[in-house]
Amino acid sequence: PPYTITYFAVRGRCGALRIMLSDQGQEWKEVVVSFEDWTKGDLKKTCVFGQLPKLQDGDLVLFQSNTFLRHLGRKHGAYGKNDTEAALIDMFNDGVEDLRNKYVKMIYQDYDTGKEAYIKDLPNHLCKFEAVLAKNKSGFLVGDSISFADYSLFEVLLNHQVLSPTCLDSFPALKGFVQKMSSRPKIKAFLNSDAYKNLPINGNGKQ
Ligand SMILES: N[C@@H](CCC(=O)N[C@@H](CS(=O)(=O)O)C(=O)NCC(=O)O)C(=O)O
Repeated sequence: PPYTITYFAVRGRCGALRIMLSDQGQEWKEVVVSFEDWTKGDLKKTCVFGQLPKLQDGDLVLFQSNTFLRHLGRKHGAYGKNDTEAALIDMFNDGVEDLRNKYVKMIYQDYDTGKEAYIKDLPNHLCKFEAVLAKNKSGFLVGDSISFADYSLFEVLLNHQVLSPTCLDSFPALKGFVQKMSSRPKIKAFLNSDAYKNLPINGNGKQ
């Protein structure tokens, strides 16, 4: 397969990517890096920003998880049907990134002391995506077909349902979106795979 993901043994910042690749019928190779090997520093020196994940697409070597999504969006027709839709897809993906960064900060920096407050504040962020999905009859964030931003929102919602299983209960559009995405045959199969289930969401074992 043309795609190779190099990353730690976590879903982390490749969660949405793997769901998107699966749904788009793509296969890929995984190169799993142990934290022990990573600390030796040799691989880190070869990474443009000194970090993983890395995505190879043939001879193209990319870093930055959202760059992967945009690249695949362009290649597989999941970036809107014109520049206007593409701009809106970028906007919502950036909004998902804001939520993801809040989640990652809580998970890695103040899970024990900050989890409850994070969950309490969560509706203030989820309501924004609820409003978007409630407005767009297609069931996707933008236009009438799936985009990379949908995969990113879907994956971040799955992670939040692990953190707080009831967090979508007062957001029917988000709940319906998760159900709709989860029932897409290739996504359903991937979410049921050992490859998916055997990876922890985050690198510190907290979820
Ligand atoms: N903006 C980058 C962030 C990548 C990043 O934070 N990588 C972490 C691992 S993870 O948080 O994505 O799991 C890393 O390489 N950490 C090791 C290091 O910085 O030496 C992206 O979106 O890909």
